[in-house]
Amino acid sequence: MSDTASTRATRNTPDHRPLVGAPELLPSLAPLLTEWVPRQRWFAGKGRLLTGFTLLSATELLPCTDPGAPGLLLLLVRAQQSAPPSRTPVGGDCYQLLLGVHPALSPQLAPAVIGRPGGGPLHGRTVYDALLDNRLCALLLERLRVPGRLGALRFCREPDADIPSGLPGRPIAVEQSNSSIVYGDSFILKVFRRIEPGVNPDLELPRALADAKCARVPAPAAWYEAAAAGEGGEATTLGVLQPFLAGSADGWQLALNALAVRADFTGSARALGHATAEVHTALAQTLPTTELRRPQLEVIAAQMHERLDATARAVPVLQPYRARLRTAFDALAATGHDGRSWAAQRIHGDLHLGQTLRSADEGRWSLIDFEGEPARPLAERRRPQPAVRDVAAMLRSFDYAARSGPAGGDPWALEWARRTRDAFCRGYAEAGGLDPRSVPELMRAYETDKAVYEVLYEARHRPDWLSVPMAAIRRLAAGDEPAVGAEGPGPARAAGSDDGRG
Ligand SMILES: Nc1ncnc2c1ncn2[C@@H]1O[C@H](COP(=O)(O)OP(=O)(O)O)[C@@H](O)[C@H]1O
Ligand SMILES: O=P(O)(O)O[C@H]1O[C@H](CO)[C@@H](O[C@H]2O[C@H](CO)[C@@H](O)[C@H](O)[C@H]2O)[C@H](O)[C@H]1O
Repeated sequence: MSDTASTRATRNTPDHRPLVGAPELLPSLAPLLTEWVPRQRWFAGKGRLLTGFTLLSATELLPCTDPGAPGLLLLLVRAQQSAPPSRTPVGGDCYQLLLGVHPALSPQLAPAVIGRPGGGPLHGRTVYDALLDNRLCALLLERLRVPGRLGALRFCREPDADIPSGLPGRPIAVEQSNSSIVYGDSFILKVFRRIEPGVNPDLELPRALADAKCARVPAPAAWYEAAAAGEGGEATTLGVLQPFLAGSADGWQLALNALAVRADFTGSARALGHATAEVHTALAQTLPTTELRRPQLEVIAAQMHERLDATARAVPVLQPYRARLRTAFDALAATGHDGRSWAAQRIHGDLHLGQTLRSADEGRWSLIDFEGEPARPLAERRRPQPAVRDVAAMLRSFDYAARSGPAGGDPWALEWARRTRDAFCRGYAEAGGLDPRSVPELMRAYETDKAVYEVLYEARHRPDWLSVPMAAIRRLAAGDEPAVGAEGPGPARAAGSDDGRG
C-alpha cells in the first residue's frame, strides 16, 4: 500500500462529486481520530503513543458532499506511532475506518460519536462509528450485493450466492479483533481493521475449503477489497460476508458451561478433533504444501527464540523462564539435525475454542476465523506450517478454559483439561490427522511458542488474564508435564454426559 495524500473515489453518477477539499480531510479529522482509535478494541498499537495518520485512500460509499445529508466514508490510514517494535511494517500499521457523517445525529447514536471536525470539508458535521448505525450497515450490504468498482474499492460476490436485499444489520456484541455485523441472522460481515496488502487468509482459506466441498467452514458469499497500489502489487482484503450460523454456540462458552457443572467434555473435544482433522486434510489437498527440513526448522526455531526474547523484554515476568523455555525450540531444531523432516501446509493459525461453533440442531462443529494470529505479518500467516501447530493451540485453549472458568484451575478442572486434551488428540488422529502424541518435539515447541504469544497478547489486551498463560509457562519451563500423554486415556469418568455429536 503506497501512501497517497488523498486517493478519492469517483462514481459515474452525474449527481456525485468527490469529497470537496480532500487535502484538508485528514488534518481536520486527525485530532478526533487520534483520540478515538486507541480506545478501540481492534487497535493493535496499544502501549505506544499514536501521533497521527497518513491517508492512503478515502472513498465515499455514500456521498459526503451535501452538508445537509448523511454520508459514509471509508478511510484507509496508516498510523504514526512512537518507537515501533520490529514487527511493525515501515511507517506503521494500516487500518480501515468506516465513518458516518451526519448534520444532526439522532440521540440513539450518541455512543457512536467520534466528534465534530473544527475545519475541513466535514466542518460542523458529526463524524461517528458507521458500524453502529443500522442504516449505514444496510448500505454496506447493498454494495456487497452488487459486484463492481467504487473508486479504489472492488466489491465481489460468488456467482451463486443468494444475498437478499434489505436485511437489517446489527453489530455483534462479543470481544473481537475486528468488527462484525450480523444481517438478519442470515449473514455476518467481518470488517478487517488492521490491514495489509494481500488476500486475507480468512477469505483465501474458506474459499479454498468451499471449492474442496469441505462443509466445516462457512463459505464466503461476498467480499470487498482495495485495489493494488501499483503494478505487481496485491489487492487488500477489507471485508468478508459469510453465512451466519444462527443458534450455534461457541466452543469456549460450551466448555465453560461444562466446567460450571463439572461435566465431561471429552465427547465434544473428540468431535472437534475430527472437525479439525477434516479441515486440515482439505487444506492440504487444495493449497500448497511443503516439507520442512533442517534449514527451515532452524529458521522456525530461531523465530521462536526471537519472539520469546521480544516478549520477555515487553513482559519482564517472563524473564526467569527464558533459558528453560529455549530448550523446547532447540529440540525442534535438533529434529532437523537428526535428518527428520515434517510436512507443512496451510493451517488455521489461531485455533482456539472461541473459533469453533457447534450447531444447535445436529451438534455439528464448524471452524471460523482463519485470519491467523492478528499480530503476525500477513506473509508469515500465509506460509505452510505443521498442522500440529493448530492442535497445540487448541490444547492451550482447554487449559485456558480450565484455569479461567468457574472451576478456576482447581485440581478437578486441571484433570478435566488433561482428559479433554487427550480426547481432542484422539479424535484428530482418528479422522486422519497425524497423531499429535507421536510428535512430542513439535507439540512442545508449538505449545511453548503459543504460550509466549499469549503472554504478550494478555499483557497488551487483558492484563487480568496474564496469570493463565503464565501458569503454562511455568509448567513448560519445568518440563515435568507433557501437553498430552504418550497414550490416549480410557473413557472419561466425569459427571454429566457428552455424546460429542458432530
Ligand atoms: N459464521 C458465523 N456464524 C455465527 N457466528 C459467527 C460466525 N462468524 C463469526 N461469528 C461470531 O463472531 C465472533 C467474532 O468472529 P471472528 O471471526 O472470530 O472475529 P475476530 O477475528 O474479529 O475475532 C465469533 O466469536 C462468533 O461468536
Ligand atoms: O479470536 P481472535 O482472533 O481475536 O484471537 C485473539 O484473541 C483471543 C481471545 O479472545 C486469544 O485467545 C486466548 O484466549 C482464549 C480465551 O479467551 C483462549 O481460548 C485461547 O486459547 C487463548 O489463546 C487469541 O490468542 C488471540 O489471537
